[in-house]
Parts: sequence; C-alpha cells; structure tokens
Amino acid sequence: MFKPPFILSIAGGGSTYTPGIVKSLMVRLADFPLAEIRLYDIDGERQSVIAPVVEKVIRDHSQSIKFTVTTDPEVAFSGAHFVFAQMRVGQYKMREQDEKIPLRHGVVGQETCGPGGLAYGLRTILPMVELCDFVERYAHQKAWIVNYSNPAAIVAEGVRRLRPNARVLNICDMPVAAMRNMGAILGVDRHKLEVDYFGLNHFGWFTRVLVDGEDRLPELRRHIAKFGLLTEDAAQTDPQHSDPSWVKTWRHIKPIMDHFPEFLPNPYLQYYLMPNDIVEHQNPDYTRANEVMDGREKKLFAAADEYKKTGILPDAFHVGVHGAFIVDVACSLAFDLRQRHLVIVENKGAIANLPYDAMVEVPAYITSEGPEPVRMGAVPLFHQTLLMQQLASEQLLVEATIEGSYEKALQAFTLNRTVPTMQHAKAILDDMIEANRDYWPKLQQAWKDGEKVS
Ligand SMILES: NC(=O)c1ccc[n+]([C@@H]2O[C@H](COP(=O)([O-])OP(=O)(O)OC[C@H]3O[C@@H](n4cnc5c(N)ncnc54)[C@H](O)[C@@H]3O)[C@@H](O)[C@H]2O)c1
Ligand SMILES: O=P(O)(O)OC[C@H]1O[C@H](O[C@H]2[C@H](O)[C@@H](O)[C@@H](O)O[C@@H]2CO)[C@H](O)[C@@H](O)[C@@H]1O
Ligand SMILES: [Mn+2]
Repeated sequence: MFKPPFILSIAGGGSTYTPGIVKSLMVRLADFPLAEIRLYDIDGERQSVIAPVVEKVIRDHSQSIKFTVTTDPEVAFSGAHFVFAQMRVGQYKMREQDEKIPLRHGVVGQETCGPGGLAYGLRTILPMVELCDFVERYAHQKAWIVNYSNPAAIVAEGVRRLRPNARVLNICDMPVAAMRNMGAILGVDRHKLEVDYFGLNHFGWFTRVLVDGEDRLPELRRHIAKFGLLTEDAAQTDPQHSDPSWVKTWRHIKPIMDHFPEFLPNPYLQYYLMPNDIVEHQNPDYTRANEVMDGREKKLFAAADEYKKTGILPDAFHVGVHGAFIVDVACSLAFDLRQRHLVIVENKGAIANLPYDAMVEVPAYITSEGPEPVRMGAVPLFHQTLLMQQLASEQLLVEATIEGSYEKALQAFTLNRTVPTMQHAKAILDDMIEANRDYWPKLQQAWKDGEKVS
C-alpha cells in the first residue's frame, strides 16, 4: 500500500455533499493525512460555485493541503490514492423526471427505487465505468474508488460486470443513518452498535443490534411500535431529516414492523412494501427533487454567494453520518484497520441462499485489499423471494445497458415490485426513453410485429 499523506480526488466535485465531506476530512486529518484535495466534475460552472466554500473549509484547518479544481480527468486523477465518487448523472433536473414520470402513471416516483432508480441506473453505469478507466489510466496503481454515486446497487452490478478488477468499494449511508437513530433511541453512540444485516442496497433488514454483546432489537421494536424509527434528537442532528418526506420515511418503519416484526427494515423498503400509500401521499407536481432544490441546494448556493460578497461563510451545510462514514471506510482501507462496516460487496456465500455473484449489502471487515464479507447465513423464504425479484430487476437493467436491449429494460421494469403490470412498465419506459435521450445508451427492440429483427 501507499503511505500518507494522500492525494484525494472527489468525482462529482460540484455535489451538495462536497463541503460536508471535506469538513469531515478536515476534522479527521490526524487519522487520514492529506497532501492534496482535487475536485473533478463535468460541470465546471457548478463546481466553481462550490469550490470557494470547499477551499474555505480546508483553509480553516490547514494551510498546507494543496487544493485543485478541474474538469480535466488527467489533472484530477494523476497519482491519486483515493477517489470519492458522488456523481449525479443528469443532475437534479433528471432526478425530477425519474420521480415525476412514474407518478404520472400512478407508480412510485423515487430517486433510487422503482422505475426512477432503474432510469438513474441506465444513466450512471457507463459514466461510472468511464471513471474506473480514468482511475486505472492516471491514478496510483493501488488507488481505491469509494463510491456513493447512486443507484449504488445497480452501479455496483454494472461495474462488477464491466470492470471486475476495478478497486471500487460501493457504500451507502442509509444503514448508518438508521444506526444513528437506533443509537439515539437506545442512548448509545452509534459506533457502539454492532449489527447484523442482509440484503441489497436500499433493500435489506437488520437482524441483530448488539450493544456490548446484548441484542437490543427487542427494545427498538417497542419504540418503533409507537414512533417508528424517529427520534427528536436524530431530526436535530441531521437537519435534512426534518424535511417532511424524511420524517414520514422514518415513521413508516412502524407499519412495516407492525406487519413483519422480526427484522428491522431499511427505510427504503417502504417503496416496495407499501407503494399504494406512497403514491397516494406523493404530490406529482412537487417531489423530493423539488424539496432538495428548494432546500439543500438553494441554501448552499446562497451561502456560496454570500461568502463571495462578504468573505463570511454562513452555516449552510451539514456534517453528519454521510461525511463521517466515507472517511471511516477510507481510513480502514488506507491503514488495513479491518473495521466492520456495512458495505456493498460480491456475495460469495455471505447470504447462503442468494447467488454467489450477487452484489449484496452485508457487514464486512474493511482491509487494505478490500472488504471481507461476514457470513449472514441463509435468509427466510419471504426475504429471499423479495430479494431475488429485486436482484433480477436490477441485473436485467444492467444487461439492458450493456446489450442496448429494449426487451431486457422492459423486463427489468416489469419485474420491479413497485410496477403493477407490464402495461405500466412499457408506458413508463417509453416516456423515460424520451426524457433520457441525451443520457441513455440506445435501446434497440429485438422483436417487431412478431418477427425477430436482430
Ligand atoms: N450511496 C448513498 O447512500 C448516497 C448518499 C447521499 C448521496 N448519494 C449520491 O451522491 C451523489 C451526489 O448527490 P447530490 O445530491 O449532491 O447531487 P448534485 O447534483 O448536487 O452533485 C452531483 C455532481 O455530479 C456531477 N456529475 C454528473 N455526472 C458526472 C460525471 N460523469 N463525472 C463527474 N461528475 C459528474 C454533477 O455535475 C454534479 O455537480 C448522487 O449520486 C446521490 O445519489 C448517495
Ligand atoms: O433526498 P435526499 O437527496 O436528501 O437524500 C437521498 C439519499 O438518502 C440517503 O442518504 C441520507 C442519509 O441517510 C442521511 O443520514 C444523511 O446523511 O443524508 C443522506 C441524504 O439524505 C440514501 O442513503 C442515499 O442513497 C440517497 O441518495
Ligand atoms: Mn444510499
């Protein structure tokens, strides 16, 4: 492995999360020493708005760290040791489409779940592969990409198929956020929890929540039966989670566990297990993308503007579990700490009754050569069946992208639990092809008028 101080590049430098992640890096400089931070984005204009805020965060902590802002991949990745990826391909304007198109057809409209997640996947797989190629070409031979770019399940499967040797670790902060709430409910710091968990990204269950060797899930069940996984504290520690849609999401853990009390679900299961409730309460003209553009993005851009004018940076971004988690994972990779974290990995038997090569989310020990998944055993038939259907939907989407296959995309949409019929799937897919014409690979129909055409 390489020695610190490290060169770290952030792909998706213009992200609303960049200042928070950099702040997390700054408070952890003693654990993760840095020589240089580079921001890389394909939208130079957006990145140039965020960059002065990031530079201020760095300079408040260090005068020596070099800071580079670029749209040139060679400049961004040459000699880099770590790449944090957080690209939103198509930006919020396309997230809005992902959410609003399915809703027009009475189907859940969500960033990473259902047809919205599949559409986002079709946009993101190839840019993520391109990022792997940039890193292979320019970065340190042993560089690690730690990837937050969504939809993480589909991105992980796409990279596994197309670049099996890339050193990419895909992560998600949703389980960590759930653990933060569990910790607040139990009166314990989240780092004291050791959990067992199985599933796919945004589609899994906690089966044990150990504190000093004792399973505290029974206590959590009692709290959830009244309040869901919501705590006043958690809302305060993450301002984003005071938004009405997040409050509702944490509350929905209650109805799910009222029906299936054994395991504690990932909040994203609400979209698959209670889609009708979700659609009924979603405003088709104002979705989460609008809430984020009017909230997190506007606040950060306004602060950047004020900083430019006055030299004073208002408190405009949150340093929560999102930044802390990626830095924890990077430290474990960098120094072979073998810490246990929930990450997205190739199954290799960790979930005994899921395919060996599925990209699953389970606890793993993070070594300098990558994650070593912990065996979660065989899962019950109910969960296995839900997981297999979701896995098939995501894998078909990846195959549709690789092969440019309309039929496989239609199968992926039809198999998704949020989509009631094949007619819904086709209507949504066709609208999405139109909306994504600047982003998706071309999907060809192999069958026309009952004849095979290719
Ligand atoms: N895995 C997780 O749990 C998790 C948690 C939070 C956010 N995210 C993801 O992080 C990403 C950033 O979210 P955000 O809300 O800050 O979005 P954002 O739109 O503010 O930022 C994303 C940036 O990525 C850039 N980008 C798009 N395509 C690119 C490419 N090919 N190369 C380089 N840069 C590119 C955009 O120009 C934009 O500046 C999203 O993918 C989001 O889904 C994931
Ligand atoms: O709707 P958004 O853009 O606010 O959030 C979508 C993301 O939600 C999850 O991440 C949360 C995380 O759970 C929370 O603790 C905090 O760090 O904020 C994150 C963003 O809200 C989810 O894991 C991501 O995949 C989503 O992109
Ligand atoms: Mn996530």
